[in-house]
Amino acid sequence: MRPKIVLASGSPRRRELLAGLGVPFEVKTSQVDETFDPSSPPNAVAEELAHRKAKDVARQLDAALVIGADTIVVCDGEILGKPRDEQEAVQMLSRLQGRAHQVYTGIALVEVADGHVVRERVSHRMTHVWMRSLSDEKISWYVDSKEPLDKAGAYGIQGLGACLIDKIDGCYFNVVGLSLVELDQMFQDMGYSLVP
Ligand SMILES: Cc1cn([C@H]2C[C@H](O)[C@@H](COP(=O)(O)OP(=O)(O)OP(=O)(O)O)O2)c(=O)[nH]c1=O
Repeated sequence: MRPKIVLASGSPRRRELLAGLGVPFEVKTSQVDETFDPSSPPNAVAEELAHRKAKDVARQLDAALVIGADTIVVCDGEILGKPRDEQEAVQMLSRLQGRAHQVYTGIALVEVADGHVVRERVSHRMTHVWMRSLSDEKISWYVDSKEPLDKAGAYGIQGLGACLIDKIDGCYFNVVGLSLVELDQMFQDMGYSLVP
């Protein structure tokens, strides 16, 4: 039987995505240091941060399958996390506009039984995203909406930010913060079913 699912995330997007599948789950937000070595490859950074979040929540539980995730935006090999303030959001969007970048989301599954970690899996997906050319006015309008502030790369493809994105190549949900097809595959690899 599948253990109870715990989503180790404070991200409302991830909760909505999982809830949209009809999966029963609990939420427990992790409190981890999200600093990383900027010289590490982006896939390794996204996986490592996802793993840290899942482990942090798993160690507080007796029995569960804990899901951690982390999303980063990569432009010319440089990792962009969430902007610190509006000024940094403007800088990020000025850099991303009119060209392609990559979005990586790492996913970690940590299974706990009798208070011990019994199995762990980490994986990631990458999606290419093309942002349209943006005038300074358009960037100011978007930053004024406050939407960029809690999002990697200072945009959300699922909200007003949809007006900024020309096209993508890869999983859409990976950009929003959790690739459901990757998660389903990881559950399957562990011998579990994600969807009820
Ligand atoms: C690129 C992009 C990112 N994002 C969001 C997803 C994540 O919530 C956020 C990246 O920050 P994360 O550190 O991955 O996640 P979080 O801090 O929001 O939540 P937690 O660590 O508790 O799991 O950016 C979007 O919502 N839409 C997008 O198009």
